[in-house]
Amino acid sequence: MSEHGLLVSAPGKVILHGEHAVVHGKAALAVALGLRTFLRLRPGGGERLRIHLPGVGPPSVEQLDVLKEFAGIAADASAPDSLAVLAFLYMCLAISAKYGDVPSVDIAVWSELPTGAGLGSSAAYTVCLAAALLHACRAISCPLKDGEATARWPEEEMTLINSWAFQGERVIHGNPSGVDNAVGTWGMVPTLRILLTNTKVPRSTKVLVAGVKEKILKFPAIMNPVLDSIDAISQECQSVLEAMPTNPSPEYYPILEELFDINQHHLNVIGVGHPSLDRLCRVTASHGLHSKLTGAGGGGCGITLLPPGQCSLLTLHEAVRVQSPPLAALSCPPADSLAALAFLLADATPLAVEAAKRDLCACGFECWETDIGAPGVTLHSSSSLKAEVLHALSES
Ligand SMILES: Nc1ncnc2c1ncn2[C@@H]1O[C@H](COP(=O)(O)OP(=O)(O)O)[C@@H](O)[C@H]1O
Ligand SMILES: C[C@@](O)(CCOP(=O)(O)O)CC(=O)O
Ligand SMILES: [Mg+2]
Repeated sequence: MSEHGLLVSAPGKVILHGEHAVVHGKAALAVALGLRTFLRLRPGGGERLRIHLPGVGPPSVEQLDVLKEFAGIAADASAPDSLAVLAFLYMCLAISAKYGDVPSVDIAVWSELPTGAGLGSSAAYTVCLAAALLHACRAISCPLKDGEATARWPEEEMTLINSWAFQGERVIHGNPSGVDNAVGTWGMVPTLRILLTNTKVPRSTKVLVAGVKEKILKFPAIMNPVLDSIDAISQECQSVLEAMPTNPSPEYYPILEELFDINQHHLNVIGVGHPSLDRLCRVTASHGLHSKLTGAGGGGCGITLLPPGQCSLLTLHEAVRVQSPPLAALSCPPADSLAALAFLLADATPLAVEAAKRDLCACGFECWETDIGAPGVTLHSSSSLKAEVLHALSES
């Protein structure tokens, strides 16, 4: 362990399709995001906390109640710090009980991810915790060799990290599907360009997931077909994504766009929409772009599909408006007109995206174009981390 201690990171995620439905056994399509949570673990002082739990396995309500009482957390607490402390306590004690004591440690966590916005910050946190705690009690190896910047664990150790991260998610979420911790652990390959918009409306995954369950119990004959339809959307989207690399034909994008629109309506039907998300979709639609909420909904983040080098008629209008000379004034022979049009088409998306971003920011939202596809849980040497991250970890 370096003077900075053990340094671990895990990515957030974006769900393209299947949020909520995945909790009820349906498919979901999720990709890792280029925004990460970082954790630093250092040996602690002499004082330590030691509790024996009667058994190890999924946290029971009784175990959580005991832990809450121990940590002075109210029984119905849902504040971020309470849930984070509870997940840490549970994981620390259960991992100690199973693999031998986690030594006295000092842990700092810092994240590039907004918390509670649908980007899987809870799972990125529990994945980092699982990796660090398992490492501290030597249940997994230290794959980082001298002189290496980063390293990842072998497959069977990642499986262990994933399973403990899932237990941590259970403490934070109540009834997680496991998709977020899987993406945080394994990472996912890049697929699409997206615009990510945070409405900044706070919400709790736990409350939203419970609300969907209540609706399904109340109206099973109405809600179950909606979940089946979301499942079919995920399958359809997956086939399109699989077909695209071998045949990068422009007609695929309208299908992906339409799937976004249909799913967004479904998510409203199951009760996880929000006026801020409706607004986000309307604003991007006015620029020919298609959006849906991502994650638990009820506020938080939306994603907008960015088709490379394509544009819809609306977008073309916009390009024509801002180009100089305007398209209407072009008086060139047909071949040149086509070349001019091709130029406009190729350039139209960035223009539409810039205009959409401007309008989204005017609504008080925060948005950024981001890479999707990122490595899963990773061990870092201190020299491989940006000074900003090291500084944030030493401040926390
Ligand atoms: N960096 C972090 N440090 C500590 N706890 C965190 C961190 N990120 C997330 N959490 C925990 O996860 C909870 C948010 O989880 P959730 O409601 O599922 O939203 P999200 O979409 O961000 O995963 C927070 O209330 C907090 O308990
Ligand atoms: C709504 C759900 O499908 C995703 C929740 O993601 P997030 O916590 O909002 O990032 C719940 C789950 O899969 O556990
Ligand atoms: Mg979460």
